[in-house]
Amino acid sequence: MAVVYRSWKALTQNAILTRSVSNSLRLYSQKPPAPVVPLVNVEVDDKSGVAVVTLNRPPVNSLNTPLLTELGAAIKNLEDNKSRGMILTSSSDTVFSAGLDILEMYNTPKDQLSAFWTTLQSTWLSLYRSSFPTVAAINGHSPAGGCLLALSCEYRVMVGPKFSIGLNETQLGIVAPPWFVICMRDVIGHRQTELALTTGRLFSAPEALKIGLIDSMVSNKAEAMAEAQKFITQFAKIPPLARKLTKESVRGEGIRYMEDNMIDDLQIFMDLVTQPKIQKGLEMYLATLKKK
Ligand SMILES: CC/C=C\CC/C=C/CC(=O)SCCNC(=O)CCNC(=O)[C@H](O)C(C)(C)COP(=O)(O)OP(=O)(O)OC[C@H]1O[C@@H](n2cnc3c(N)ncnc32)[C@H](O)[C@@H]1OP(=O)(O)O
Repeated sequence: MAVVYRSWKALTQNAILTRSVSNSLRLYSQKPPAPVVPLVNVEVDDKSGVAVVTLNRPPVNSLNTPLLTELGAAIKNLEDNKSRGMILTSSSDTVFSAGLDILEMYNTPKDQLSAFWTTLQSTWLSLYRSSFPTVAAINGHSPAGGCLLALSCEYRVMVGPKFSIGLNETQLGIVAPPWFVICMRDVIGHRQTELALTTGRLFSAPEALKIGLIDSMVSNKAEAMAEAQKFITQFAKIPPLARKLTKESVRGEGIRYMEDNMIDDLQIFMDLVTQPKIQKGLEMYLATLKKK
């Protein structure tokens, strides 16, 4: 019995050894697993209580469902912790955000497409109506959805002069939904919004400053962060509840639009984006981006 036991033990140990050697060899020949890197970094300054939320999805911070989900969770967390303010910026030196990830809209199964849009809707609403002050420190190009994020903050400081910003949807053959329009109109007015949206114009930072699409232009990210901090500091002595209710009142149209129209807005998006003509347009646009 002891012999049988020893042989069985030897056999199993051998098998374990062989397995572990072959596993090691297999592991050795495989790439090590990629470390899980957050798509959104949040750092809260101990002294000021201000959070710096950094978009971190190289190369261009295009907004896909996981990134939007992380951003939404970060905003909720700041809300739950009664944050003093948030600065939204990017880990890239040249791109704030390239807008919505076109790959999420091109050739995508309907359930994924729907999850993508509803995540965008809810993350946008949490940013737009956040109780704490928000600043976009735009340290790179900021087209389309990138511009929407910036417009949803209360103040925009942009590194210039070489980066661009705007809602360029019509240039892609797609249509900026009403809540994109409200965001832009509330910042630059009806006339400039009509001109900007119908042409799908991207503005250089100096042009954006001229029409009020950004509040300030600086020459580097450090200056942008300092100015963003300064903007938030001015609220230190304003009672937070009065501030929050006032912001909700000023932004009431956009908030109500989203709350009342979430399902219709999703349906319109799905109907539009799944049209073969729009899909072809997105395919061609992706090809031009890749050919660059
Ligand atoms: C009713 C409602 C219906 C519809 C509403 C839908 C609303 C949509 C709003 C949107 O946000 S649509 C997205 C619009 N975005 C753009 O037009 C920006 C496109 N990107 C650029 O112009 C440039 O990439 C940049 C100026 C942001 C940065 O330029 P650069 O630094 O030279 O990078 P590359 O162009 O070389 O790009 C690197 C890499 O990333 C890919 N990429 C860029 N943008 C996107 C994107 N938005 N989605 C997916 N992928 C994108 C690009 O193809 C390159 O890929 P490689 O594989 O070649 O590395």
